[in-house]
Amino acid sequence: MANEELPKGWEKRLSRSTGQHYYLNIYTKESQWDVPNKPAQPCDNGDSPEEVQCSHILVKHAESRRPSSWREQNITRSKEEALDLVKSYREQIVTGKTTFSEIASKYSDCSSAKRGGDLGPFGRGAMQKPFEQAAFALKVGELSSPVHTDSGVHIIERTA
Ligand SMILES: Cn1nc(-c2ccccc2)cc1C(=O)N[C@H](Cc1nc2ccccc2[nH]1)C(=O)O
Repeated sequence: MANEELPKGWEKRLSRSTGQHYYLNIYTKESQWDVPNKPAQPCDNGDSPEEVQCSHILVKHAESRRPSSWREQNITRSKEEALDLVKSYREQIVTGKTTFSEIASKYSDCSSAKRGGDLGPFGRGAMQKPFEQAAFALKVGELSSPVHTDSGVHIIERTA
């Protein structure tokens, strides 16, 4: 995808360590492996927010679109093992044993882990559909059940 087709500020770069292309926002210095999508058109119905802000914890598995992360070069756990991990993290959070941000920072396989899992605000069309549908169905402060996307298994917390 040429740079001119990317949302403002995003550039396609080549990772010297992995030889894979990644995307860098030259303004926010955010980087990600997935192609950043153009912001969604504002939704025209009153019963859904135009944007939500969410944090998430992602546990990747061997069938993930990119079974590698800042935590683990080659992720081999099964989808079932990833789901069990996500369920255990959710249980620790809802029982107050730990915080969402603590778990995300330590264990999330998404590069947003460095921000406690915070993805920032996003509109419809920005994220993979199962993630978007779960995120937009949450009330502020609510925690999702496990959500499966091509990236792996997520727990999502809506923060705004
Ligand atoms: C969508 N996104 N935003 C960030 C991000 C946001 C803010 C600060 C740093 C990174 C990283 C990503 C991303 O695609 N990360 C991927 C994993 C991933 N896949 C996702 C699918 C849906 C939502 C979040 C997701 N994160 C990766 O690191 O392999």
